[in-house]
Amino acid sequence: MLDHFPNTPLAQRTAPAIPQHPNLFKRILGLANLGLVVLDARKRIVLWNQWMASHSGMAASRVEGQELFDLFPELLGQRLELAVHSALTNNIAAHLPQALNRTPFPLYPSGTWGGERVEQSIAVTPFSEGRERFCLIEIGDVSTTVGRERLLRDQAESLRAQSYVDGLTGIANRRHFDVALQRELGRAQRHGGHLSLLLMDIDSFKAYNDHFGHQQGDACLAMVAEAFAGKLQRAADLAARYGGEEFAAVLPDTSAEQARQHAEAIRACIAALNITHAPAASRPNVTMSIGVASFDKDRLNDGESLLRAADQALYAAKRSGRDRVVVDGDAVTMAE
Ligand SMILES: Nc1nc2c(ncn2[C@@H]2O[C@H](COP(=O)(O)OP(=O)(O)OP(=O)(O)O)[C@@H](O)[C@H]2O)c(=O)[nH]1
Repeated sequence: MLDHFPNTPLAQRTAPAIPQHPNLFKRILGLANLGLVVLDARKRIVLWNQWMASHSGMAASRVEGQELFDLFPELLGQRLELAVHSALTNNIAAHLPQALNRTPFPLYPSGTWGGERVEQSIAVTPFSEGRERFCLIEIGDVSTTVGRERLLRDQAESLRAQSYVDGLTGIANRRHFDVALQRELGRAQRHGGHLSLLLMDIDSFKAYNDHFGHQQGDACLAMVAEAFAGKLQRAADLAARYGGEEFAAVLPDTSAEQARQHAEAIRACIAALNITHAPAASRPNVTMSIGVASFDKDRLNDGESLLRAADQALYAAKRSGRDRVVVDGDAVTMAE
């Protein structure tokens, strides 16, 4: 730190040059970029600096001599009143962090009395002068900091939301699916309820890509995702992109037979989109094969076994001709 008085003994440095500059303190108080209020022992305002005047619309001449809580009755019962009381009666200083007490004083951005109050950080400090007790209230405008914090919080929230959404299709991504499956498995294990899982794969999608190009392939994936997600009506159901051209659905409180019906409705809905497929594909239109597996407390009681069973059912649906639903445990006749 710079030493402005290198040759002055320490004891003398504390006594400022008041006689030469009688208005120095007044001027500093007028320039201070924070609110300064001094109360006497009866809570009457004895100092109200220029910052307070310009942010409250009340000149010092109007408020000095008045009891603070008569002037601002809305402060009664607030933490500020308690802090002032403790300062004047028990000599206790206090800091009121903005997070707890955001805008106690009716203060507005300079010259705009009305609208949003400035966010305030307040310190209350007792002091004595002669035999008299006073308290200093310092009020900082922390609106910019609070605004920045809010923005960062919003951005963090939006990033968090994005990290659970598949960028191409707008439905849940694999991470979201994994979290939802674990959560619902835990619930099924605790309460012994139903839980079903669908794994879906677009048929001959390589042929689609090869024929129409990757970009149109992406557009096809997005259309299929929208249609399939639209078939899941209940709020607890989760439609997700499992990876590549594979989709998945977590269906809580859904038995294997109910899941088969849902899967059949999804299969029919995709076929009914009538998206023209590549000539090399097994069908003229884009279709989807679906494997279904359901929670079973003895056999399929964790994510790995449930996914494996759904994947095997999906494989069986492919091998038995595609554009169909196979439920784990179905007897399937293979086409090849
Ligand atoms: N356009 C696009 N294609 C993708 C994406 N992810 C995976 N694919 C393609 O999907 C195709 C999957 O092909 P395969 O796994 O051979 O299976 P398939 O042609 O669908 O055949 P079956 O599953 O047996 O019906 C590959 O050509 C991948 O490149 C993607 O995000 N966008």
